[in-house]
Amino acid sequence: MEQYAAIRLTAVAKAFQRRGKPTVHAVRGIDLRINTGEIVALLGPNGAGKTTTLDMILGLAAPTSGTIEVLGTDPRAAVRSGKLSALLQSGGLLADLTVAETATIIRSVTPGALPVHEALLRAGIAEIADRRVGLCSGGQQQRLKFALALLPAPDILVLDEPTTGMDVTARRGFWDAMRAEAKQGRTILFATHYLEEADDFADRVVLIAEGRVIADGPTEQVRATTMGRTVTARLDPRDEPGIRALLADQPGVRGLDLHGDRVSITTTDSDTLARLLLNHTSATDLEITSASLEAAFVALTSTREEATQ
Ligand SMILES: Nc1ncnc2c1ncn2[C@@H]1O[C@H](COP(=O)(O)OP(=O)(O)OP(=O)(O)O)[C@@H](O)[C@H]1O
Repeated sequence: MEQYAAIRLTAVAKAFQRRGKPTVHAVRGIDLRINTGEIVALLGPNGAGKTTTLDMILGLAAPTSGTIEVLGTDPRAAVRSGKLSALLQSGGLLADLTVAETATIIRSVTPGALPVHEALLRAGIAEIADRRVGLCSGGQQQRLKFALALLPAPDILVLDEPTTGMDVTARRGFWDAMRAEAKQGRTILFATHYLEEADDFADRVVLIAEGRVIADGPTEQVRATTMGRTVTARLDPRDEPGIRALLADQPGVRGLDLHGDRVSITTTDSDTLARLLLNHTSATDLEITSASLEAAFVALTSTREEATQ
């Protein structure tokens, strides 16, 4: 028998009906299977549908159509049993309580919870256990939310933009703590705006825009197949018009930028482009690099915007 997925979405859609206003189609048919132990980044621009998707996975909102299963059951049952837990963007902490008091209260309503000290330790905030929440930095408050999410010792952690408000050092520390959780075999699904986080931390990236999945695969593969490679070369700037003409009808070439005497061209077929540049132009000193996820993301979303204009 096929092992059930950690998270499975089948043709999930969510529309928000608002009286007197146009319906918002936040999610327009997402199919997604996340297996146990995967670390998946949900990437997308503002309004893409990330939070709505995560809310449905957590049972906080019901899909308009389609189905969601978490560990083979209903999302709310998975949350109730402590197998699925979340660190959400919204949801306040009480400023007057200390870090430890906050965790103690949540622990008291969490069956089978970890000891408070262990959760704080794992979230990297044991040393500020006695600090009042109101005096904690934004990053420390996020870590406290992370500690609360760890209390039920969940199999699956869902995180909506967990490092919002953290500086680079705090972010790095947060992901180190998360890596330790992933090593325990937990499934982790997180939404982020920080593309380098997806690049550094996720095994798999699901890009969503306008409520649809536009790319899904291993981080490396999404980067390669969506954007291909960037070829840069030294060039006499006077040759630019000739090169533009030469590349105008080359399939796979997506963009050309000239900075000083270096041209930078993105393409899905770097071998053909390199051959063309070396054999038919004054280009020298070629470099071929895999495009960053950031570039892939911008290219994908801008292509869609152009197509819909
Ligand atoms: N309760 C609601 N009523 C009406 N529209 C909503 C509601 N919640 C979300 N939306 C709309 O649904 C779309 C998707 O929103 P969502 O918050 O899921 O996007 P997101 O990808 O998480 O964005 P961000 O990165 O800005 O958090 C947006 O157009 C948003 O305005």
